[in-house]
Amino acid sequence: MRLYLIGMPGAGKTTLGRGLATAYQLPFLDLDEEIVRREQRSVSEIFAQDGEEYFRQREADVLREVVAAYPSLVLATGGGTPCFHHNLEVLLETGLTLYLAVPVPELVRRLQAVAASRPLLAAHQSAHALETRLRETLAARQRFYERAPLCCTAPTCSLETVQQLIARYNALA
Ligand SMILES: Nc1ncnc2c1ncn2[C@@H]1O[C@H](COP(=O)(O)OP(=O)(O)O)[C@@H](O)[C@H]1O
Ligand SMILES: O=C(O)C1=C[C@@H](OP(=O)(O)O)[C@@H](O)[C@H](O)C1
Ligand SMILES: [Mg+2]
Repeated sequence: MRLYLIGMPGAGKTTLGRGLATAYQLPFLDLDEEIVRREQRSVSEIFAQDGEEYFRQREADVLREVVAAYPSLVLATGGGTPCFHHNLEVLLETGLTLYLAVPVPELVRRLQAVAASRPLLAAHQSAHALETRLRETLAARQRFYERAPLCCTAPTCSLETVQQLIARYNALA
């Protein structure tokens, strides 16, 4: 199976993705890490040097490459992945997509520590500014995220909660 994790920055896609891959004994890939490896520079550097549009094109290309190369894996996407270049259709058509719907105040708590290394959040580091920015971003992205067949709405989506969701989905499928 291909399992895709989508959701806002700080939702835990990378963290939970690793745990799920271990639990299901599947390869794990993080889309940002795959882009960074190919570009030999950080996501922040890509944004600063070539802009978001360039990043989104690389993201779309690398997503399709990864999907073609792995018939089964757990893939942590970037927060914006499903919202550009028809990437959501690729995800929906080639695997099981899980939306980690973590409430904004919890995202704020998690991201305050790491905002400086995340280009779309770097300019918004006070808790209030970060919250405003995240609410705006979520409002624009929700219609993409909510098309995922699986959604975890627990404030802290634990590995166990997510595994139960997937087991229930697979039993019904
Ligand atoms: N379930 C969780 N509970 C508490 N903190 C978490 C949880 N999942 C992730 N975090 C923390 O939140 C931050 C962002 O997690 P990360 O997995 O990088 O999210 P994403 O890839 O969705 O942006 C990290 O500091 C991580 O340790
Ligand atoms: O939300 C976004 O647009 C982005 C989220 C990041 O990934 P995470 O969601 O893993 O932080 C990364 O892809 C890039 O900085 C853009
Ligand atoms: Mg991540």
